[in-house]
Amino acid sequence: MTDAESLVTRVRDGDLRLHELEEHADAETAATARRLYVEQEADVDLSVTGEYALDAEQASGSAIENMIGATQIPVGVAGPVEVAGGDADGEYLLPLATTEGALLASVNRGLSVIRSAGGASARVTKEGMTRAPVFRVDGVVEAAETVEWVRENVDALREAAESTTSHGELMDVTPYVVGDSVFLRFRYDTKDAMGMNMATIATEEAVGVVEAETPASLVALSGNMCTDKKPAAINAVEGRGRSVTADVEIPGEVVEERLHTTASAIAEANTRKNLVGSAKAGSLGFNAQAANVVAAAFLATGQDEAQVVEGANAITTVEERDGDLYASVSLASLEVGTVGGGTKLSTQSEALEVLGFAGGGDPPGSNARALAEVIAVGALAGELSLLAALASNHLASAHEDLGR
Ligand SMILES: CC(C)(COP(=O)([O-])OP(=O)([O-])OC[C@H]1O[C@@H](n2cnc3c(N)ncnc32)[C@H](O)[C@@H]1OP(=O)([O-])[O-])[C@@H](O)C(=O)NCCC(=O)NCCSC(=O)C[C@@](C)(O)CC(=O)[O-]
Ligand SMILES: NC(=O)C1=CN([C@@H]2O[C@H](COP(=O)(O)OP(=O)(O)OC[C@H]3O[C@@H](n4cnc5c(N)ncnc54)[C@H](OP(=O)(O)O)[C@@H]3O)[C@@H](O)[C@H]2O)C=CC1
Repeated sequence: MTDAESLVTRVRDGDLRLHELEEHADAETAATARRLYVEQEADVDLSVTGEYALDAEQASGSAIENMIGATQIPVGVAGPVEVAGGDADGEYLLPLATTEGALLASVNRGLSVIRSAGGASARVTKEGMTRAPVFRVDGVVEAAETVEWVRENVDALREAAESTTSHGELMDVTPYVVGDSVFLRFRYDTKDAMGMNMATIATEEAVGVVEAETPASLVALSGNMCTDKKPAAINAVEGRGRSVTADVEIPGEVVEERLHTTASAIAEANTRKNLVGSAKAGSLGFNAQAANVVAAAFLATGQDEAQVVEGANAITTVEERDGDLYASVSLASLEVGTVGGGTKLSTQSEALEVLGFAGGGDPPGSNARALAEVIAVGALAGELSLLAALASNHLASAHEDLGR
């Protein structure tokens, strides 16, 4: 009997729980045992799930529990494209992981058009990761007392919060009152980390000070005004993570030759679809497919995939300028990091190396901002290519050819 088989026997005997195997074997053996157990329980063959190259020890230590193997998503590359950013500066290849045929081709076409136009500009215009606990008070009088204390004592909150991190910096605390609930939206400069663990741990420390000095009692460390992983107007308006914009001006002849349509047809498609259509639908995303590029870049580079919800909070603008095409995409809340979370895993870290942004930047924060800028240019490429396909009525045929 192998080690893995004997672990399965102990699980079946009730001697061990399925999530306790790492306490009795190395992570790879534990994953093998669990896979064996699931194969027997569900009467399936998981041999491909069991073929993976990542380090099980590293993955099960920080990225997954009850690991049985790895799901593989094909990864491709789009570009190169020239990006003139605040932090990104040069020619980049963008790794994208997806199962949607035609997506990579579309982004690749958009990037090649941007390249023919001399590249895109991009800037992070605001940054800060937020965590907003909710407190209970008796009523409006205590709520006002709490808000006033917070406004006058941000330095005390900063001292407490920053005692938990050597990188994070508390930028501000914004109070919101609803009846007998007080929300405090803490915003941090998290440097090269996406920062959700960092902000949560720091905020817990600051909450202790709030509870000691005011009548407020903590109800929940996250009160949903953060807002993490839910569609929310506060992120679209105030930003979260990195607020980033990319734009480009493309000569009319390049539009006609490479995108098979005209600047005015793309501008009209953008206005009627992305602006009027999105307004009529009550959408938070005034764009065509920002989520596609954000999700594929997130999967490739080890970002938290659930934060595609905020990443899709984007507005695309297009206008004709004397026959040429001006286009921009502004992503209000792109939550990315180059350290921490899934960025450590081997394939994800390799993808960051392709971009040249793996690990901490010099100065700290510059790698994460550069990643945001390149993803924004990728999103701009996806917008241009899809809008052009719609304007020239090529969407259905493209997906017939590449996506089925
Ligand atoms: C499919 C294309 C690109 C063809 O476009 P085309 O212009 O006929 O292609 P082409 O063969 O002339 O090649 C042009 C360039 O496209 C790229 N390209 C071309 N083929 C490949 C390939 N196999 N692999 C990699 N790159 C490829 C490549 O950059 C190439 O340049 P080159 O390097 O040859 O000089 C175009 O028709 C297109 O982009 N269509 C739009 C498809 C799209 O955007 N799909 C996204 C998903 S739609 C969705 O999920 C969201 C939606 C639609 O529901 C949202 C909404 O409601 O709006
Ligand atoms: N806790 C929660 O509520 C939530 C957690 N998550 C998960 O949180 C994880 C991401 O959290 P995050 O805080 O980014 O990552 P980690 O928890 O992995 O922490 C990253 C740490 O890296 C250290 N670090 C080293 N170099 C740098 C640098 N140059 N810039 C910034 N930090 C650096 C910092 O340590 P130090 O602070 O000591 O300086 C930082 O706290 C993901 O796995 C995500 O899925 C997602 C949503 C909610």
